[in-house]
Amino acid sequence: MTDQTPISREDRVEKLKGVGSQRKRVEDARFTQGKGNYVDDIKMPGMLFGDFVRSPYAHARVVSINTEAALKVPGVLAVLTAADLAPLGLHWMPTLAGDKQMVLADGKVLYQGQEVAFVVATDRYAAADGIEAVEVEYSELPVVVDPFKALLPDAPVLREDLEGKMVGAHGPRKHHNHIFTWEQGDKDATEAVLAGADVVAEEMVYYHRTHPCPLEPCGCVASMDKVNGKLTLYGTFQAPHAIRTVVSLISGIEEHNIRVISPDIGGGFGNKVGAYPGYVCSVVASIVTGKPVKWVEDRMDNLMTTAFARDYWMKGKIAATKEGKITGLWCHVTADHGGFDACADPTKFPAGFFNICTGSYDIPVAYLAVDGVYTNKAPGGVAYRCSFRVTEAAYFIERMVEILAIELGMDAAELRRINFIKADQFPYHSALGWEYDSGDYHTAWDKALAAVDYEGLRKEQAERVEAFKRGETRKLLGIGLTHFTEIVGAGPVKNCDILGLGMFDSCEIRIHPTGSAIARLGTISQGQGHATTFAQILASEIGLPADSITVEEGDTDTAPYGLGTYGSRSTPVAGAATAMAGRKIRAKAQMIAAYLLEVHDNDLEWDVDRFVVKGAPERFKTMKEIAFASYNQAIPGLEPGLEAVSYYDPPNMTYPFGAYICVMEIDVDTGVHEIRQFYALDDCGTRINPMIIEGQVHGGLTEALAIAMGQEIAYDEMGNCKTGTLMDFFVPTAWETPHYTTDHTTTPSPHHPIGAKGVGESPNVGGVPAFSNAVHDAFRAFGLRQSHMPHDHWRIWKIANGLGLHG
Ligand code: PCD
Ligand SMILES: [Cu+]
Repeated sequence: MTDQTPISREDRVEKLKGVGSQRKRVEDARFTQGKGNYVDDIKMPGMLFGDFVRSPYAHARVVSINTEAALKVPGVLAVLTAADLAPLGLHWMPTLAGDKQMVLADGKVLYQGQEVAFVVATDRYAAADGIEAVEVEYSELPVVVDPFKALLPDAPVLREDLEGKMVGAHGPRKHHNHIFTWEQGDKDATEAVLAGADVVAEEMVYYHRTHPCPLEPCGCVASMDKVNGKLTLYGTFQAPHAIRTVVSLISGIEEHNIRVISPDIGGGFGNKVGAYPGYVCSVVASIVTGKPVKWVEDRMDNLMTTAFARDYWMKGKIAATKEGKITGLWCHVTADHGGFDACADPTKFPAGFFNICTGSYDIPVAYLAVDGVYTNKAPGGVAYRCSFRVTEAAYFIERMVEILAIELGMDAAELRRINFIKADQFPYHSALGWEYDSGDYHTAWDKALAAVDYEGLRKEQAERVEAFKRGETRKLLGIGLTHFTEIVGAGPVKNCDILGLGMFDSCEIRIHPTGSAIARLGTISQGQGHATTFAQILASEIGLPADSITVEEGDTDTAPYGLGTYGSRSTPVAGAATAMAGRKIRAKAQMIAAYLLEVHDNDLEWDVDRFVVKGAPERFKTMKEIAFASYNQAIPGLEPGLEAVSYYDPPNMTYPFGAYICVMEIDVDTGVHEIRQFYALDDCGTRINPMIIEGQVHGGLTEALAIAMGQEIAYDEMGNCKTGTLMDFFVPTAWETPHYTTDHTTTPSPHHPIGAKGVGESPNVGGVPAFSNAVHDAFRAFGLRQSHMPHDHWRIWKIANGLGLHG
């Protein structure tokens, strides 16, 4: 087996399609040809379909459930209620946040759409008929949808199961609807700074409730093989291993007898991290009927009941000198969690990494307190391109800085520049407890401002305001600035776990004799393109072409244990594991090469795809040759084969950052906006695949546009969800989506083996404040300070009206 083709070094690098290559996504062939394999594509012999009777009320007692008529509907085989699950101890399940959640209504319901009974039938249509026939008698209870009202002394008790329990999963509870208080930073020092400051800007910043609304809703297929005692569970899981562990813990089925498979997933966006009642009910139904049972939500189920995002009321105070140097930050958050605390934050972080809210600025002291509150809304709160509340934090600080600029009468770009953490301050210790690994904010900022001709824009804006005042135009110009700092890559096991599972991740590599390979990871792609990018990391590490490497994820029977994909953790954690496992392979390959070339290990050096004898470039062994040799003529006494596994516990998070600028025209009379320009500079350290990064940024920015400019999960006073369909819930199409200009700087992470940071979340984290700041900035000259998102046409019109701009 020889491979001596004398091609140039550049050709060899090119052939690998390693880190930095614009490799086309290997996944796309099957996705663009309709050959994906999603949960709903899974069909098994005799498979049944389960669906839920859901509560029409947001808060009610369940007086009785009569299933008799439903059981007579043709095709209906069983109807499960809490009473059926109770003897098995499965009528409640643990949430990833240390709370517990009803699987099926146990005596009462806490939000509209809550699961009340599970109808199992021969197909989806029979199940729907069965649902119609289940008779549920409810007795309505007073509803609370406002988290502030939920904390009033006489507010109705939502969680009767917790009555009298004044200590929860995250410490003391102050009120029957209170979940936790989470405090960070130095309260006294911060209050002292505020009291003595030249200027203090104070504001309530609300990040509304929204929903990631992935193309494919959540679903699963459970198949219990009673003969072998094996449960197979296919599902839209962003964390298949964690789901396996949870299913084992709550069902008592031993973990080796459970196989969880995440097939192709049609977008996750954090919506598919947690565990849903549908999973538990499908498993129970499969055990009861002895048949495979499928459950797949419809669009309304997904929007109304699964993991929403945000709903954070953030009260802020920011102090500064007259010259604009920020001296302190104070923040209190009232966090609306809905009926159950079903976030997916690491145990020690009940508000995720919200304590990144000092942002990109060198703020000497800060204090943060978050109060979690129960209301009559759907649970979740983990989702939407940031499972860990970083988007909320970035929105908060980027609004506070804008408001401070107004207060100081300063230019907001300049105010940021004065306060940025400087390049030589990294690793930087923030006042709220993080160690930022690396950054160069001034360089990024200057590049961004130059790219859009910031000064020119400000001049144009000033002229526009004058023209408006003279009655020559009805359009205003807004310049939305944002400099965000993300925190991704959860995370170091020393402070990050979910349900006691440390948040490491893993990669296992097996090299085949002919020089191709399979790598299996503990993460799972939902569209991000892991099969493309992780093969690139490996190609650069082990010198086999990416095209010769299969990347497989999502099957717990084959993949090594990992915590899954959310919080942009795959590249920082599993990507690092991939590089480390690759290095183990290379170390063994070096020994084999030395043996074959009859030199000492240290006499070899690595060159792209081969080991070369130092000073004798004509003597080398390619990785392909070494792979084959490892299966037959490896060193005597050394194990044959070429395999490695790495469980990677990152020493720190990674801190990607970016500078975004949105230029927006606003028609004062209609509230209609038009995005004239959107410039996005991202720094995610070493870039694995620039084309994938650009796609991630486009997608994330479009989701940011949706959130900032129209998307909302809204409730009326009765707790009715007013936006449960795509008629009411805004999802941007190509028509609303502007052209984006993407750019980058590269500041590698010093601790990640290849210097990469995450990027998937960044465009949403930075995009939302950029859009929102543009709206606010357009009206700054007319006295607007703060206005809540989403900035749909109606709300923009109302701003203009409120400022007296309609004459
Ligand atoms: N430096 C760098 C970084 C990165 N990258 C790439 O990019 C991507 C991404 O990554 P990241 O950042 O690491 O992330 P991940 O982990 O993988 O993922 C996650 C994310 O991702 C994003 N994106 C996306 N896309 C798609 N298509 N789909 C989806 O679903 C999604 N989701 C979203 C979300 S929401 Mo959460 O869950 O809320 O937390 S979080 C999230 C991949 O492929 C990678 O590899 C590169 O290349 N380079
Ligand atoms: Cu995040």
